[in-house]
Amino acid sequence: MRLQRWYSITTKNQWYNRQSHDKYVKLAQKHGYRCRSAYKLFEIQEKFNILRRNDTILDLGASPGGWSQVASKYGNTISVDLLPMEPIDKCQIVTGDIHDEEIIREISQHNVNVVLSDMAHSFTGSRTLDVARMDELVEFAFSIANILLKPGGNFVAKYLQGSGEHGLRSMLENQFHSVSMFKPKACRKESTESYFICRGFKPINNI
Ligand SMILES: C[S@@+](CC[C@H](N)C(=O)[O-])C[C@H]1O[C@@H](n2cnc3c(N)ncnc32)[C@H](O)[C@@H]1O
Repeated sequence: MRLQRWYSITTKNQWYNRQSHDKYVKLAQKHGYRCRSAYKLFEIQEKFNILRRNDTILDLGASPGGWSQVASKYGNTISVDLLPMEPIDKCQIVTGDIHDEEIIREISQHNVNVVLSDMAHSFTGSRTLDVARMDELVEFAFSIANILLKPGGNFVAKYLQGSGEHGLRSMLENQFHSVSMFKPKACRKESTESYFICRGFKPINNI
């Protein structure tokens, strides 16, 4: 019990220490973004220009809302997450699991230009399980994109490096003009997260 308490104090201290020295945490606080991950989307946007003025954007795994804050600068955004989220201007917030039929029905009313997925589960500690769950989220986000994206639309999805990314990439290449894999500098160095950046949706084999 004492050891557990010591461990949780140590990890909390490490967390505070890391947060207070992190360049992107400081930038987010300074510029009013809810979390440092907003800077991942800024980097993706700067390099790949996936968001355009007046786009309709679906943001999956949106809470606490950093990506939605960035996306809603371009156009109306539908933000879905298991967790609740504080309101954002030009953002429709949908709270629930993306696998839930009611949630799918609600978001299916929209035809969108861009689907973003920064969805991630809490890590379990088992690399095999974490990778499998993450791959499933990428595939599920892609199946949603396949239904809702307008021709020519763009799709961004987080995946874990060292997973089934090459299989996932082949699947995506069938339906987009270009697919890149990109790890923004704002991702933590020790993290294996990275992003598929898929541009130019070709709605051929609708699934
Ligand atoms: C890394 S956070 C997203 C951070 C967000 N992009 C931002 O900038 O604030 C990952 C999110 O994915 C959400 N998530 C995971 N599985 C989900 C699911 N099945 N349906 C909806 N959201 C999910 C989690 O609740 C979590 O808030």
